[in-house]
Amino acid sequence: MEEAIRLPAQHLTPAAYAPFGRVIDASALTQTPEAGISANQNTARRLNAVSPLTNLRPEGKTEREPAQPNLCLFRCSPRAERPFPVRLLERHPFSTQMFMPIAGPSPKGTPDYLVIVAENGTDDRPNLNSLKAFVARPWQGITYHPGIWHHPMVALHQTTDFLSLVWENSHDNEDCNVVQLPADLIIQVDLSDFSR
Ligand SMILES: NC(=O)N[C@@H](O)C(=O)O
Repeated sequence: MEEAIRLPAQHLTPAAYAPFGRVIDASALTQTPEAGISANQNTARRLNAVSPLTNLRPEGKTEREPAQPNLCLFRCSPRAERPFPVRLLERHPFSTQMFMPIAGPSPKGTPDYLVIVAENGTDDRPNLNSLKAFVARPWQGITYHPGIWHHPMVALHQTTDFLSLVWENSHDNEDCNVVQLPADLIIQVDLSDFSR
């Protein structure tokens, strides 16, 4: 039996997550109420361009139809495995992908969720030395930079709804690449520092 590699989960912060994408978080307005610009007849503050929404496809240079922004909803079932096993990673080579939790019907409120990411390696596969696991709070959204490897979204405690935005043209090898990790490579995300 191969020795499991323990990957400690950490809190999601813009600085720690910067190599992988952006954190979308309005709480900056709590610390700096005058941030952004006035909106809605001065009844709101507006933060523009909180994350790029990038499509890197060489539009018009391939026979493929252009990609379109796909605004979609994910209803993620909770994943109970603890520690959480990382068995595959995926990427969207030409597009950012955004996930933003939306308030669900649960009286317990929207829970934390788990974001597992890795940079691309020189072999065009996940660089597992860069693998990180972040626990995101329900008021935080994220984007993945184009090409950043990530685990499919992980709801931790209860069914969680997410709004997602990604540029797609329905060609799988353009929209999404998936890599199964070797069966004898056991990577487990340690969530013991994060209770419900
Ligand atoms: N990223 C993620 O959680 N999943 C999507 O890429 C998908 O369409 O499966």
